[in-house]
Amino acid sequence: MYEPLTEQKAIALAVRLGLFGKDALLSCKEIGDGNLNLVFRIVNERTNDSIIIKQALPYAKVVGESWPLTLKRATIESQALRTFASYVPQYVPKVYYSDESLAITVMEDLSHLQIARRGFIEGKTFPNISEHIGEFIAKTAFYTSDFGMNQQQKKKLAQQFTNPELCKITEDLVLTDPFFDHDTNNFEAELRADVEQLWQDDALKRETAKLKRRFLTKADVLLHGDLHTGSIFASDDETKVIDPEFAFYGPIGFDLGQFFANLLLNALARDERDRKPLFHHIEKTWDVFIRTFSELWRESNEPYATVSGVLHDVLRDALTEAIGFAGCEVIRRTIGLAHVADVDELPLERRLDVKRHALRLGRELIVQREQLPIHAIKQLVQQTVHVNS
Ligand SMILES: Nc1ncnc2c1ncn2[C@@H]1O[C@H](COP(=O)(O)OP(=O)(O)O)[C@@H](O)[C@H]1O
Ligand SMILES: CSC[C@H]1O[C@H](OP(=O)(O)O)[C@H](O)[C@@H]1O
Repeated sequence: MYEPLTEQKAIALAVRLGLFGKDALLSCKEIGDGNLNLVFRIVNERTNDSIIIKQALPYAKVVGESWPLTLKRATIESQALRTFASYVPQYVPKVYYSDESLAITVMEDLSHLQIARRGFIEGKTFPNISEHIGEFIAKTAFYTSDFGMNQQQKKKLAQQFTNPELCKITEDLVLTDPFFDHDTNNFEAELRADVEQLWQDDALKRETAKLKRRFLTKADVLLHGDLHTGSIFASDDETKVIDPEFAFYGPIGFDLGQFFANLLLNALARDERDRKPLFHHIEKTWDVFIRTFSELWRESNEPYATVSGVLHDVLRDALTEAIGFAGCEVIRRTIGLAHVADVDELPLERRLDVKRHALRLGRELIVQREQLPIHAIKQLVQQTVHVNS
């Protein structure tokens, strides 16, 4: 039966499940720094072997028991990791065990890598992250789409990944609340005039409504659903995607957009001269995505896949959505409930500047999404940062 683990109980569980040898000397630390779950790292002090036990709480950790949240998210997460592993095992942690009633996933310990957000804040460049994430998104998207999978099986998979509670969090916190005077919003008093201007911007809200509708209705591909740089472990050579508890069938450009947005937030928080690696990653991710997706397209059994222009239309949609959802993510991380350390750790005056830049950039990404080629994003950053100078 479900009960929240403590460090001692996590060790007892690891022993009960026989996850270590008989004479193991186990230590455990709760290392979760995310918004929602507990994460225990258990180490055999004799051999240095280690595992991670991630457990969902029946509420959102960041808010507390007043925000109940389904335990089913743990099952979605372990199933998504296993599904992704069937296409791109090199980019996800191995799942050793999962238990629906305990809401746990036991997985590979990735502590030899660094969470990409923290690395980018420290100025690291992670030279291969865009190659890897571009391939991760292209392969998982293609193979779970109607172009890469039996269309009847796809419907069953989409059913398995129906994730209403977690989708609702995104619908509210990413796609709605920041655009209205909602009590989940959280921003500095000095930004009130800028934020009120955004709330009164009906042209922006009309475009955001279109994006929200896509998110609500377009069951296109299996998405990670929360692919920010805090959900990616990286080193110079390796990249691993974690935390797919928001996985669901949604619009093809959504994961790309979340990733782009979090690279952009890091870029905005840096001095201008240091932004180049982030723009490079955005463009490279897109290049790898279209190259990989287009190669896989040749395998498609869908009769329309051979019709000239159809691939172009799918990729065009992906880019438009990616840019639009990136704009939503940039805005919500600036004034919504859940922020990013890249910006929040800046001193106040600099933070306010960066947040004003982020609000302008987010807006332009949303309203201009249908006209922007990928390489125009860096110019847009430049324009939105220098709007008054
Ligand atoms: N497989 C893993 N190996 C090592 N550390 C991990 C692993 N999974 C999670 N963590 C640690 O736990 C933290 C929170 O994990 P995450 O899955 O993002 O939780 P949440 O769902 O609460 O956001 C990560 O930032 C990382 O430090
Ligand atoms: C109350 S959930 C807020 C926010 O947290 C999730 O991120 P993570 O679990 O990676 O910390 C997700 O982005 C939600 O929008």
